[in-house]
Amino acid sequence: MDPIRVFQPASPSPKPAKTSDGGFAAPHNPHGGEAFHHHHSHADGSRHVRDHHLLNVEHLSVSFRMYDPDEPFFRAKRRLVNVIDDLSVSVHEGEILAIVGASGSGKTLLADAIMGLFEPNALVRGTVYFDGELMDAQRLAKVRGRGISFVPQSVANLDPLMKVGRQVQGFGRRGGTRAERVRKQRELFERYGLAPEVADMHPFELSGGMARRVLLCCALMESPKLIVADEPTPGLDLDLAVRAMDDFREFADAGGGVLLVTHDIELALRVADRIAVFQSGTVVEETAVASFASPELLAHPFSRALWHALPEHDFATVFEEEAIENPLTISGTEKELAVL
Ligand SMILES: Nc1ncnc2c1ncn2[C@@H]1O[C@H](COP(=O)(O)OP(=O)(O)OP(=O)(O)O)[C@@H](O)[C@H]1O
Ligand code: NI
Repeated sequence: MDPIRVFQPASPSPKPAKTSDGGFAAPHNPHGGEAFHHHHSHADGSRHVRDHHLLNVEHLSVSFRMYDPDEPFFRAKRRLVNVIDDLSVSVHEGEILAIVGASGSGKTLLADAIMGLFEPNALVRGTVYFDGELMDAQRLAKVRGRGISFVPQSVANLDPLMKVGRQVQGFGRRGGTRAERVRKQRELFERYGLAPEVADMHPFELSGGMARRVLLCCALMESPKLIVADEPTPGLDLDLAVRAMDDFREFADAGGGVLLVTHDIELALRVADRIAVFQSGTVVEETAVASFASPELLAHPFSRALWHALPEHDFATVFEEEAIENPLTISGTEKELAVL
């Protein structure tokens, strides 16, 4: 039986807390190293090892504790809102898995869960294996930046007080000398069209697209096995977005794995090996990129709607015809589970 683990932070924890050296600190761990609770003990002493996958996410569920905003606080009932529901995905060595889906469908929550970043009101269940090893919140925090690199969706993940050059260099600190890190940072800046003087700027001085490129450079500074990239391209010119995709492809071809969350299906189809179509917190279809050649090859109505929404296809009519559950709204993500 698969081990089921529950993560239940008891006190507020900032998402990616910044450290003074520009790396992300481990999240506050309210359970002093026991952030995950075993539901099952493994008396047989079985080692939790899986082969051939860099990343296995199995039966992931994420819920949030919420108060009903319409009730006065003394009567307010807490309830659980389930956002991710029994989700499983895997990334192999040498592979790019793209996650596409509507806004609010839980893509960022998946990325955050893999990175071991949890909101204080989140309740996370499920199993994550990285490189064959069963992970818990502490281990995920440990491999963050040392095995799994993260390109976060929010540029707020940059340290506002530190010059961006130093921040990027800080990400490579585990390997090489300072001079090598500086050289690599400069190479990456040049590759992504960031002028040398950008290194001396603070995040607030950057445009959105520049900040996103800096985040990308941070992830590429490291030598990870897996890159988790959450919307790495908005605000980038097409040629830079394509360059980022090419870099991911090159990284995967060298044996790495990439989990790429993106709104941009066209870009995803360009580089990914497989596409996982997300709707309302779960994968409704996982398929080879080749299936997106024609809607007949796609099994789920939402995947077909995405196909028709591609610029080279005529999307309007199909959305009307197949106006199933209006795929572009987030209704349906909030499944009320329980009144606490
Ligand atoms: N701390 C939280 N408490 C309650 N609900 C939350 C919390 N964090 C996220 N959510 C909800 O979870 C849902 C999924 O959010 P998520 O950011 O994962 O979506 P997404 O697919 O990444 O969307 P986008 O494409 O816009 O980035 C949203 O409805 C969001 O409001
Ligand atoms: Ni997101």
